[in-house]
Amino acid sequence: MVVASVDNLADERSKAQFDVGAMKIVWAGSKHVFDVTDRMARIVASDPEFRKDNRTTLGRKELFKNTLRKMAHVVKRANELRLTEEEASKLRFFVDEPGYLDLHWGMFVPAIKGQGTEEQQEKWLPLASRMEIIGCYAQTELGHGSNVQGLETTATFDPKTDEFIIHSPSLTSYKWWPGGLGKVSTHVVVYARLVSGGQEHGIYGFIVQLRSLDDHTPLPGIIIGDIGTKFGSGAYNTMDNGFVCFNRVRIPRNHMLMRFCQVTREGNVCLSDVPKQMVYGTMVYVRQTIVSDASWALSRAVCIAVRYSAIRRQFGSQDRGIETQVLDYKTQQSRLFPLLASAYAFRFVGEWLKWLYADVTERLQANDFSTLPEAHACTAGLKSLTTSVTADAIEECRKLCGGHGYLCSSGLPELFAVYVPACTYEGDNVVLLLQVARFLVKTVSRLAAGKKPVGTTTYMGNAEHLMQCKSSASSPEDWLKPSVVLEAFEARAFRLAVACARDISKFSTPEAGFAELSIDLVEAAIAHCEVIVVSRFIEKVQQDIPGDGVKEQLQILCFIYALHLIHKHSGEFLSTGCITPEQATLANEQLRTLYGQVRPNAVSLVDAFNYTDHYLGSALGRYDGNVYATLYAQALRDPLNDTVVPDGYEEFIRPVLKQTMRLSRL
Ligand SMILES: CCCCCCCCCC/C=C\C/C=C/C(=O)SCCNC(=O)CCNC(=O)[C@H](O)C(C)(C)COP(=O)(O)OP(=O)(O)OC[C@H]1O[C@@H](n2cnc3c(N)ncnc32)[C@H](O)[C@@H]1OP(=O)(O)O
Ligand SMILES: Cc1cc2nc3c(=O)[nH]c(=O)nc-3n(C[C@H](O)[C@H](O)[C@H](O)COP(=O)(O)OP(=O)(O)OC[C@H]3O[C@@H](n4cnc5c(N)ncnc54)[C@H](O)[C@@H]3O)c2cc1C
Repeated sequence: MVVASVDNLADERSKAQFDVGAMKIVWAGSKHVFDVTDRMARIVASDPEFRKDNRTTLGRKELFKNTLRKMAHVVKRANELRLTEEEASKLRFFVDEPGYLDLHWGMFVPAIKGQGTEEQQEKWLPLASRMEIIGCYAQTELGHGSNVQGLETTATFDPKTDEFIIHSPSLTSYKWWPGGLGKVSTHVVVYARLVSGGQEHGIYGFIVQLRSLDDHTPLPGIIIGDIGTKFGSGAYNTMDNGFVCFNRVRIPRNHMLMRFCQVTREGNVCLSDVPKQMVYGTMVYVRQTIVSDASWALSRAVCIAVRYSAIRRQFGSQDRGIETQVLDYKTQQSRLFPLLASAYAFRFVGEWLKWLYADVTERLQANDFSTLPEAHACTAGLKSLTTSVTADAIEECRKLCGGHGYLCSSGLPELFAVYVPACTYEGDNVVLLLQVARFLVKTVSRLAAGKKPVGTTTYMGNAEHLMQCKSSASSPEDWLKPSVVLEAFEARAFRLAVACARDISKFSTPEAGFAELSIDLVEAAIAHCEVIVVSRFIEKVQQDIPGDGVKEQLQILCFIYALHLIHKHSGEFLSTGCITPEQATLANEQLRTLYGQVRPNAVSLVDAFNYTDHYLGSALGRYDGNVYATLYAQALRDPLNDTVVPDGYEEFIRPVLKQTMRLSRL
């Protein structure tokens, strides 16, 4: 059945004022990445083994087995098609189902690459890449996650046998949460307190075999299982997040990842000449990948909400004629278009962060550790900012789709449930923002000592100006000047950071001040992270961008992104004196104009994400716009509709009806 709604999207597409094909390349990052991504997405979409529309109706056991089947199929297809690492990782991505492969490739392998010696890499990486072993990453414990220094698991060196004894001394020391651990992994990188010669030497990673490679049973001394069902139907329940208790499990000495710290045969602990934080390297790597992933999740939700808002009509007609597309309501636009702009903003900052990470890695390899604090602050801050915004945005997109957004067939409830733990894993978002704040306060105090700030804090070098400047915006159009926008963001961030540093110094100790002012510090950290995102977006739109109208659309989105933040944080922009109430009003006026400019292009701007219907997994977000027929078809497929008269009628409905009839006769 083709309904009128389908035409809506064709109409919308005909209004586009830019080259959608060229925008697809900009979104992907390059023609090469576009081609690979497009091919992998289509392979997944066309393979019935990767069907996912029944996920929310399956029980946990069935769901998990289903994921195991898909993961095995991924591995099989990757081998059959001789996929490169890049292609295989895209293939896994489009399968769109959290599973042990994410942790194997996303954390176990990177941990060995980052923290293993060359010899250790030569031993373990081929086994892992051929998947002769399956690995995961176990850092968090029942009692401690954020506080890594508080981990209790011990790795005690026994010089008699040349082994480490891995031990969980208490219930709170059980490893708890690692994905892939509960039921699948054969090996794990465990983080534990290194003890040698009766002394503690800090937290390090150790490779431990968990299960027999013959029959998958846990090895002696290991108690292991799944931690239980998680939030939402389907969602992250495809993953076997697990617990493990080690009862004096012995591993060979060379199973300690020894790139940054070696334990000799005699038990001497030799630290290499590198900062101890290098042990946290896997987290930095993964945080960086999470920023890129945020733009995918956000753009997916926005794609669904934009297409559906073009289809959905409510009110506005006289005598039952055609109603208004909800996308035409300014309130809908003011909720949706900043999210569309944020998706593009996060995509570009994610690409930049990837570059930064590669640059820092190269420097670290050359024993230059100077950029490590900035890399930590950027990855921690941007991970926190982008995941918090994305989680909230998915929920906002659900509401933007009205009642139908609440149906699992909209794809949004499951997307939210899968995505929201990103605010917690790889570092709780508030804890990470406090790390950024620590970095900022240090930068401000170094500034006072005459040190020049570098990297993303370079703007703070313009201290005198940033403390005094008053915005020159005197018309709505002035808010389209990159220099005006940037100055406001930089001044707000700098003034907030300086105020925190100044107020901390009034306390008896910096620690006391930091603890007491942590609410302000978190706000200063967010302001700094927003400077990074806004300035990267501005930089992007100032480059040469091929394709008719592409640059113009990105400019519109860039200013929507910046001006909606000025509106959102107007309290901070005003209280720090960076802008006046009149200038805030002008910014809002400009924002409204920009919404009008993006409106005819909205559907094409989400088409540029190039998502398949399989990946979107949404009746509301379908490319062809055939929303209502799909909703109906999916409702009919619900297990509850297998029979017309429900199971339970005889036992529970009929007796009630009978009882009611009896009562009414009385
Ligand atoms: C291509 C495919 C990719 C696929 C990707 C797949 C991803 C799969 C995703 C799957 C989903 C979920 C997996 C989830 C996994 C996990 O969650 S693993 C567990 C993660 N755990 C955490 O993140 C814990 C968070 N806590 C911490 O990081 C630290 O404990 C914390 C930073 C909060 C504090 O550390 P302390 O040692 O106590 O440090 P502190 O005293 O505050 O600071 C000392 C000093 O060190 C600096 N620092 C801290 N961290 C780092 C770092 N990572 N790098 C560099 N420097 C760091 C800190 O700033 C201080 O510096 P200063 O100069 O003394 O101020
Ligand atoms: C889906 C999922 C997958 C995961 N996968 C893995 C995995 O594969 N491997 C692994 O090792 N771990 C994994 N984890 C664990 C994850 O890394 C931790 O949950 C995370 O680091 C947060 O730690 P926590 O749970 O101890 O939170 P807590 O630190 O207990 O946080 C609780 C609250 O306290 C606040 N808080 C804590 N410290 C401070 C502070 N200093 N100042 C202010 N507020 C503070 C937090 O903001 C939060 O509101 C996973 C978690 C989830 C949800």
